[in-house]
Amino acid sequence: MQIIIVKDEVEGGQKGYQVFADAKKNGAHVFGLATGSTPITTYKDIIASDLDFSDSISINLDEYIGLSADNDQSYNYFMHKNLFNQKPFKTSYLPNGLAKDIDAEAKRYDKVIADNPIDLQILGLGRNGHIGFNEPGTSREIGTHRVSLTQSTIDANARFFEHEEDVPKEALSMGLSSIMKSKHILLEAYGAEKADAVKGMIEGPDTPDLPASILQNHDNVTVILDEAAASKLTNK
Ligand SMILES: O=P(O)(O)OC[C@H]1O[C@](O)(CO)[C@@H](O)[C@@H]1O
Repeated sequence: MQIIIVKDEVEGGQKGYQVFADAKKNGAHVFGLATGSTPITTYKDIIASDLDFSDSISINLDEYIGLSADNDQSYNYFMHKNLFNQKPFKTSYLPNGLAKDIDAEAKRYDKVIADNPIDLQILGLGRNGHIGFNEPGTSREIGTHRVSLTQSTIDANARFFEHEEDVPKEALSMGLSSIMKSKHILLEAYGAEKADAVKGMIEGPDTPDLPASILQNHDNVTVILDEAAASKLTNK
């Protein structure tokens, strides 16, 4: 893992943008995208740049089950607001959280990922070490799947909703095996509440109890941390 420690998420966003720009220059065509607060500064810098994704493909990690694309808490809405409206891609794929048959939707999404191998995947990190919505204990072998969100994730995401009871309890997430097939992975984490997960991901045992620790087995991972998120690392 290449670990870059920055002052704050503004500087982290600039570094993250640079990873996208370099990937694009080197021919990357399929970009795996994430939601949540973490990638927003990188997306802002992409929007402010002259990078052009009109010939590129994007594939998002996850979506809440039960929210429509026009619900302002859906990840589809998030992506349009924070990136796609300003930087359209040729084709953008997201799981459909309103699909009647969730298992069929998961299969459809796995085919999308198989047909479009991801060149660069950006990830945030859950406080419990989740990546995508792969919560602790998730099998490393399964593909796109239905997830029951843990209380830790529901609590963390409640800040985006008016009432905690509005936070969806289920999501559809790309599997860890698909994330691991990405050619290059960029993970960003900011804030002291991520420090334990960051330490486990980098210095802890490689275990399904901390899903992000699987990244220790990937040979092209760039990690961008602010000082607070890096504060528990022994080797800095
Ligand atoms: O970036 P945040 O808001 O801290 O959330 C952490 C991660 O968990 C998710 O919400 C679930 O995939 C991601 O979108 C995000 O990167």
